[in-house]
Amino acid sequence: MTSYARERKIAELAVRRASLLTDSVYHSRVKGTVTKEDKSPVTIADFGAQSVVIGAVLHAFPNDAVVGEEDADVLRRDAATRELVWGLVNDAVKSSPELEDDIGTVADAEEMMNLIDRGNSEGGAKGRIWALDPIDGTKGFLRGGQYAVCLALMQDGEVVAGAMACPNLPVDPSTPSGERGVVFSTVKGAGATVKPLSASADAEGSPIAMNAITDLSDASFCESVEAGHSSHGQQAAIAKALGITKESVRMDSQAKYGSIARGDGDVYLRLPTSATYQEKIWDHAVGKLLVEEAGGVVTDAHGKPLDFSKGRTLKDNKGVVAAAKGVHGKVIEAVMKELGVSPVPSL
Ligand SMILES: Nc1ncnc2c1ncn2[C@@H]1O[C@H](COP(=O)(O)OS(=O)(=O)O)[C@@H](OP(=O)(O)O)[C@H]1O
Ligand SMILES: [Mg+2]
Ligand SMILES: [Mg+2]
Ligand SMILES: [Mg+2]
Repeated sequence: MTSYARERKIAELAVRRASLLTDSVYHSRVKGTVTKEDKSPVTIADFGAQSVVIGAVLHAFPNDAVVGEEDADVLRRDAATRELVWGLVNDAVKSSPELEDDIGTVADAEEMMNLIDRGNSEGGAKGRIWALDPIDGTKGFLRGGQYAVCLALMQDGEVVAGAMACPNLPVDPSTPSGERGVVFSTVKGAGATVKPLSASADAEGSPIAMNAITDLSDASFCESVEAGHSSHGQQAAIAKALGITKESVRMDSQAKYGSIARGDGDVYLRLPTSATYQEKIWDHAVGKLLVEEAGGVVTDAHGKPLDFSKGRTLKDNKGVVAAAKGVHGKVIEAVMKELGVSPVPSL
């Protein structure tokens, strides 16, 4: 039985290096935004981060596969965008030469694009497969809200380790105007930790835990900013049915999982807005393990475990409900009532 300690370390180094790249784009004027076929945005920072993270993973584990959100098609067609991204990747790699033994370098723009395209695994139930979202919450990134660089390892279809960098999340949740930028990491069965992005690469993280609540009247819940990504109306009705009185915290990206995992909130509701949308594995893999390892339960809106073994999407699941162990059952009951479905037999 492997401890996945090296995987955790490499994942942390990779998302940390990538988040320095995304943060530099966030603070610069040029975001290089392109609209994808599904009308969602992708920026030069998404491409750069995907290249840096896959480069790191394959340097350390050359035989592993990666399911990454982006591909390099746009960069192969558009030399100006390619050069912008290559400038970012080159800077990111050059600024941390001390990490070369662990997570390697990227030689040139061609290698950069090839690395991005190595995120083309179909996923599945066999072997070691990493799920990567180079920027989760691209809309949040563009509007100056929350976003996250998310990386998780799956072994035979099950999430076993991962790391997530959240450059805009406060280090101390009680001082939102203070220092920002944290990195979470986790291994199945070994807990979850957080540390400031400003800490040295080998600094130990502090263990995190969800609030162990059993009563929802004092709970707070978080949800997506975009009404198109989860149903704000149904989520408000569920909160009311549960006696939750605090206003919801709207936040982009898997920072939602990170915040409840460290006790800033208690429940994450993501009720589907469309019958056909399939959630992507990279939008949930590391967040789900962080919450579970911090004492929470994560299922879909019907109470079914999220099944990461089905390919690039969670095609057998609808929506997400994450909450502390003591209240997850009650939340699911309220969700099912709101959705008008009967409970699955395993509940
Ligand atoms: N229709 C629909 N339903 C559910 N989810 C969708 C939908 N469309 C897109 N997405 C994915 O949502 C990811 C961002 O989720 P968030 O919860 O952060 O949403 S938001 O940023 O507040 O809008 C976002 O991830 P990124 O593309 O990495 O930003 C998308 O993969
Ligand atoms: Mg996207
Ligand atoms: Mg995403
Ligand atoms: Mg993304």
